[in-house]
Amino acid sequence: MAAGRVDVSRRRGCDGYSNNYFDRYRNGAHGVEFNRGVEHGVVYKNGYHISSNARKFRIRRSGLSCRDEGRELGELQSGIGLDHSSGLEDGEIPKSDDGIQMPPEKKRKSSPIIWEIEDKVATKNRVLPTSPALSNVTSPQRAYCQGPNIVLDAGVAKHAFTVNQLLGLDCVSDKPCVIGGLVDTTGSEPKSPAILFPKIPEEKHKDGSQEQFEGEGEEFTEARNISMSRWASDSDSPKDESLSDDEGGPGENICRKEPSAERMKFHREALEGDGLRSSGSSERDWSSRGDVNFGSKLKNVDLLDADGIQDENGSFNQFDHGLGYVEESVASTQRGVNMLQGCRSVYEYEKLHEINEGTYGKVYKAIDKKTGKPVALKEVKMDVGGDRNLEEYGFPLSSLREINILLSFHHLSVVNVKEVVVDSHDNVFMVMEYMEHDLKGLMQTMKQPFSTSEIKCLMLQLLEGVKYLHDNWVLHRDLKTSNLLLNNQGELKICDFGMSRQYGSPLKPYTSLVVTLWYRAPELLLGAKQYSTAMDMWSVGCIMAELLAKEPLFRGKGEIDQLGKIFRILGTPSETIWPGFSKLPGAKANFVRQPYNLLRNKFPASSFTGSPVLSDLGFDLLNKLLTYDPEKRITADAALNHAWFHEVPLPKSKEFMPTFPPQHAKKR
Ligand SMILES: Nc1ncnc2c1ncn2[C@@H]1O[C@H](COP(=O)(O)OP(=O)(O)OP(=O)(O)O)[C@@H](O)[C@H]1O
Repeated sequence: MAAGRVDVSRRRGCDGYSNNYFDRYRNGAHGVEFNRGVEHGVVYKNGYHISSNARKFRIRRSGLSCRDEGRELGELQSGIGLDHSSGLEDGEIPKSDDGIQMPPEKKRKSSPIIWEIEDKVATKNRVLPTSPALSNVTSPQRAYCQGPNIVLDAGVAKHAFTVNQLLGLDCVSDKPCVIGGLVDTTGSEPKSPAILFPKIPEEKHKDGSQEQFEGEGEEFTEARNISMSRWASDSDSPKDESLSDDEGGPGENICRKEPSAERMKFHREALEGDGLRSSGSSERDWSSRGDVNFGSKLKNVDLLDADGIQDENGSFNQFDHGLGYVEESVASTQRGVNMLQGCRSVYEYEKLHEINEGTYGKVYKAIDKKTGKPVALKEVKMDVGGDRNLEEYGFPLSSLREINILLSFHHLSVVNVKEVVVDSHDNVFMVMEYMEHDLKGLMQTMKQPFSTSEIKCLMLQLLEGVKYLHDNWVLHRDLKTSNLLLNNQGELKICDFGMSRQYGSPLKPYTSLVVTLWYRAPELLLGAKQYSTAMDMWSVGCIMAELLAKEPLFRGKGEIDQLGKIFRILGTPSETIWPGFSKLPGAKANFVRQPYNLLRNKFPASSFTGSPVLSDLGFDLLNKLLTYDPEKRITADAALNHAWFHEVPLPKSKEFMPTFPPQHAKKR
């Protein structure tokens, strides 16, 4: 057992999630045999049968006994009964010594993400309404931020919502559905709640520079569907179909689940409680908004759209654009209403100690007094320097956006937020499931790097989470090892959604000041304003390299230095390997000229010097993640299907992942 590893626990089998991956790919503890080209179910221990249609491998028991001592048997079994050399038959193994980039897996036509997702939408009958006419909306209520309040706008009707109301929480429920936006308060049948976000006309940075966005004015842009996980059991429920374009729904559903009648009643009562029942505006054409001044006094809000800005170390520390359609005269009348009312108290939890402090707040370990279970409390930092959103509107929008996304996303690779609570000073806390470690802290204390099969297990979970986000039109935009949490069940979860945003088709210009420097994709470093899911995949590549080497791959001190570090290892890009490169704003600079990709030197197939070793297939995946051209960079979906995960050593099952000593209070 490696030093520092306290226990290699033998946990029970999978928990419903990713029987798929871990059982399909595993098991290092059992003999395996691959038969290429054969689609079969997978039979593994206990006779559990797992369908494996998507995989062209057959894994069968060889009768070897299960031992989890040492790293993993999969590694020791290298070569036993395996025909994985045929992994080369796809002809995918690139040659690295005569060029900068490896051949792309498949050239995509154009924006890969948009096309792929639209395909999925088509094949999965997922509903993505195309700009439903706003006038079809019956008595819409628009939620927006105003001072400490979140109010609805239905013409003259205004109502202050609590955070939990806005988030669709009834304070004790852990199944939020409605996040905010349009709520039909008059129809006899509850209509799907939806969100509409105004387009952000401009984006300002700390240095005062502004980025102009396409499309200005008060035109609304619809948030894309944040649906339930595609693995959710109700993913193809008939209810989804009720949200089709034809129905001319008021927007798009934030969750795949329909809101419950009670929840709609809750919202309705919230409105009626103030005698605001849509104020006779049931037939109102939402787009006209006649009696509300949406003129120059209004500011845009977009919980999911607001971009942050970053300090020189690559950490985000501010959010910089507006908050929402706010009518200032109305704001003044609403200030007395506390949007935090209705939140449970933080005193339901007993704080134990501080776990960590990020840019946006301290994170504590606490115990739920009722259940005795540990939770993590992330305190929303209200004094993030110069946060204009906070100064003007009373709540950091980065935090509201993070809460918003985390409450609506349900996936085992995404950290679960249970509720929002407040203390007697109105400090706000997110209550999250407690995770024992983050990968950055863990790797700093581990004596040995993760083994190959452990890295495969972690990478599969990471890719599952990233795929889920991308399938749901969300870019994380700050993937890094400190934002990947690991618990003692071997589960990896993505956290810190303060920088994430929804994206749509067509792509809009976004700020390039996203993603912590070391994990930032070259297109962003070179100033691209249009980017998409590929930016997260670059970060995933950096994370994979870091898991292998136990240290970050590119540790630049500034943007130019970061590019230099990347070019020195991957070679200087050119128009040949990255069409469009020379047109990027930063491409004119005089960069180091490195004609070759030297990545293989860092991750050789075998090593006597202690360098992290990586098989040809593993290197192929890493290289595809660290591909310059975002159009050619591998997607999360394709990465999940990469042959490396089928090669021995197979991914370790979560339940066989090692556990580690607890990390106590620490500061970054
Ligand atoms: N659910 C959790 N369980 C245990 N620890 C957590 C949890 N969430 C966060 N942490 C710890 O707190 C740290 C900071 O959390 P998080 O990244 O969400 O905060 P942040 O202020 O957004 O940080 P950043 O500076 O990266 O933006 C994490 O790196 C992790 O160590």
